[in-house]
Amino acid sequence: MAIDPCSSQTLTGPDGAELVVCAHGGHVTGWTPAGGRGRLWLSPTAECGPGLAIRGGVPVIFPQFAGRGPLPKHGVARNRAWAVVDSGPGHWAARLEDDEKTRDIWPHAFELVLTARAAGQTLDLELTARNTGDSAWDFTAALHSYFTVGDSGATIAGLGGRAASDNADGRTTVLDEVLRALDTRDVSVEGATGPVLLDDPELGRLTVTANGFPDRVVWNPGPGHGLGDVPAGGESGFVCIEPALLEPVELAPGSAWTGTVRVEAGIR
Ligand SMILES: O=P(O)(O)OC[C@H]1O[C@H](O)[C@H](O)[C@@H](O)[C@@H]1O
Repeated sequence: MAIDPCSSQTLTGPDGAELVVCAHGGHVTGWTPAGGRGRLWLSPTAECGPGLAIRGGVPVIFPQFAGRGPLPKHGVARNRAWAVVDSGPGHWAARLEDDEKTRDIWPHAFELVLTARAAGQTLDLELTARNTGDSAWDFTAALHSYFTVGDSGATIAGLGGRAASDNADGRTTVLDEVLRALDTRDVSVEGATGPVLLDDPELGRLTVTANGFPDRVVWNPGPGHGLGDVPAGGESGFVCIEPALLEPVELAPGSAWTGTVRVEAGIR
């Protein structure tokens, strides 16, 4: 029997930590730490299906971040069906390989594997990209995480003093020590490898750390966003803190790259 790639599945670990996953896009659409509240935002009007990208959760961005290249925005991975290769209490993995349709867009052989694990207060994500072809290619990537914001006073720390370039107009500013999470913002911060803290008076702290993703993108579209799959006012329910690899990395035939992200709830 064919499995509907858009039916999401809830995988609860032995301690009650919960992952919600969807094979479409290799997408983690929900995460609840043990005994806590949901911390990934999913649009109530999210759409799922061939060619569509789910709004919310953790879209997998590969092999091109946003419009930084000739490919469709954010690449080829987020809007097609992946194969589930592992699924159990609190853990999940999915794989995407090139096929005729991806090669029409991006003429390369690849394998992507996304693994996700929720345990205790922690969500661990790992993305591996492998060159399964016989010529080198380069790529950029991100785990485009949408975090729930429960209070308009939520703030982001950990990027203070860093140069941030505006993704719309390229202008560079230096970030304040503490940013308001719900301010309209779309910036890339390169070489920001330290922890980023989302402090929410309602939901508590999230600490985002990553390896292999040297950059961070912070995005909130703000009111008047015009996004068809975010209801009016929906932008005040989330902020994206996106561990990213923005400078292209070349993969030789047979070689692989792995990036990991850890999100931890609670005070550190
Ligand atoms: O609307 P999407 O294609 O999902 O993109 C959503 C957003 O992704 C990233 O955060 C980019 O920096 C933004 O410029 C973009 O608007």
